Amino acid sequence: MLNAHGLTKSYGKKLILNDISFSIAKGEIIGLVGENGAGKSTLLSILATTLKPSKGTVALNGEPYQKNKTNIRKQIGFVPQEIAVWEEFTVEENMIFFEKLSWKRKNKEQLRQLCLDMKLEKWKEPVKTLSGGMKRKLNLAISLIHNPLVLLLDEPTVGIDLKSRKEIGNYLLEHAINKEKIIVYTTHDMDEINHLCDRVFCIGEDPFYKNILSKSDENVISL
Ligand SMILES: Nc1ncnc2c1ncn2[C@@H]1O[C@H](COP(=O)(O)OP(=O)(O)OP(=O)(O)O)[C@@H](O)[C@H]1O
Repeated sequence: MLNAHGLTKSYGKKLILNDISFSIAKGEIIGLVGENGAGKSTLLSILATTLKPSKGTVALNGEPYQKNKTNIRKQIGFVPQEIAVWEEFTVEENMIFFEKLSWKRKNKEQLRQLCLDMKLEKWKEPVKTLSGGMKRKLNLAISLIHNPLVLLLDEPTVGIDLKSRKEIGNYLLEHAINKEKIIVYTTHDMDEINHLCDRVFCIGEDPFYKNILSKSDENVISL
C-alpha cells in the first residue's frame, strides 16, 4: 500500500500541491490527469523520492519515506518523460549496462525476456535505429530490471503509434494485476485512462477532466 498524507509542495511562493492525501493498493493502476502545469510531474517526483514535499508524508507498506530512502528506492521504478537510453548501444547492451547499475542481478536471458514481455524484439539493434515506441518500451524495461513494487510513469505513451501504445497498455495491465504492482502514470489520453486505470486522480481546480472521464464518481478523485 502506498499512502500519501497532507502532501503540499510550493516552488517559492507558488503553491502547486495543496494538502493532498490518498492511498493506493497493490494491483491498482492510477491515472494522473490535469492541465499542463497542474503538478503531475511534481507529484510523481515526490512519490519517486527525487523531490521533497514542502509538507506531508509518504509511506510504502507502512514504511515512511524519510526513514530509509535507500530501501524505499529499491522498490520504485521511475520513468521520467525524457527517454534516457544509450542511442549508440544495442538494446542488449543497454539492458546489460543498466543491470550493472541495478541493485538486483538478472542474467541475459531474464533481461531479454523482460523486453519480449512488452513486445520489444529488436535485441541486437542499435537504439538509434529504433522507433520512438520501441525506445519507450526499452525505457520501461530498464525501469523494471530490479522488479520494483511501485512503477511511476510520466507520459509513457506520448508520441507513439497506436500498436505500441496498446502493447505498453496491455503489459501494464498484466503487470499490475498478475504481479500485484502499484502503477501510477500520467497521460493526456482519455481513452487510455478509461481503458487501463482503476482510478483517476485529477490534479487542479479545472473540472474539465473530471467531466470527460467515463468512470464512476467514486473512481475519480480530485486532489
Ligand atoms: N523546479 C521548479 N522550480 C519552479 N517551478 C517549477 C519547478 N518545477 C516545476 N515548476 C512549476 O510547477 C508547476 C507544475 O509543474 P509540473 O511539471 O509538475 O506540471 P505537470 O502537470 O506535470 O505539467 P505537464 O502536463 O506540462 O507535464 C508548473 O507551473 C511548473 O512551471
